[in-house]
Amino acid sequence: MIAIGCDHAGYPLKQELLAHLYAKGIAYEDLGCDGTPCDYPRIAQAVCEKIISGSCECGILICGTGIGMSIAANKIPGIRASVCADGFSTRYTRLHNDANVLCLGARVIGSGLALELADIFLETGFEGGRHQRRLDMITQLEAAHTKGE
Ligand SMILES: O=C(CO)[C@H](O)[C@H](O)[C@H](O)COP(=O)(O)O
Repeated sequence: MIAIGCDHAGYPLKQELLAHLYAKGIAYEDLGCDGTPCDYPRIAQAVCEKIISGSCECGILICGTGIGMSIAANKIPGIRASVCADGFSTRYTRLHNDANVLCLGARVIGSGLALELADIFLETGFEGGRHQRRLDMITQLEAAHTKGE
């Protein structure tokens, strides 16, 4: 199950992405928004909590640039969110970073590229090995800087 969310800037692209996933038979949960102007941190939180709870394996967040969504998502321990606008970065953020959230900028890239990046993200696995050691260090950083709320 893929958790999907957007703000108003990302809404048209999200609709295209949902149709794309549906056509491919990929199950998703749409966490909003409905196109009404909204604040992206709330949507980032809703999507990331689905991942942390284990009910969704990964997520895709869309805003104007993808940046606001990624900043918000990366505040949540266990989330590794990457803004991507090219295939190489998208592939390697799965292979090396085990990213669990892809952030897309609907005002930055066209929908054809965005859907291609979503496919790459969903089809690429984590390499593990030396990269797991580095992820473990990131987890330690999170633990050292989490205030226990
Ligand atoms: O937060 C953002 C920038 O990283 C997103 O792109 C938002 O979609 C954008 O800021 C929304 O802007 P708007 O003027 O409220 O449409």
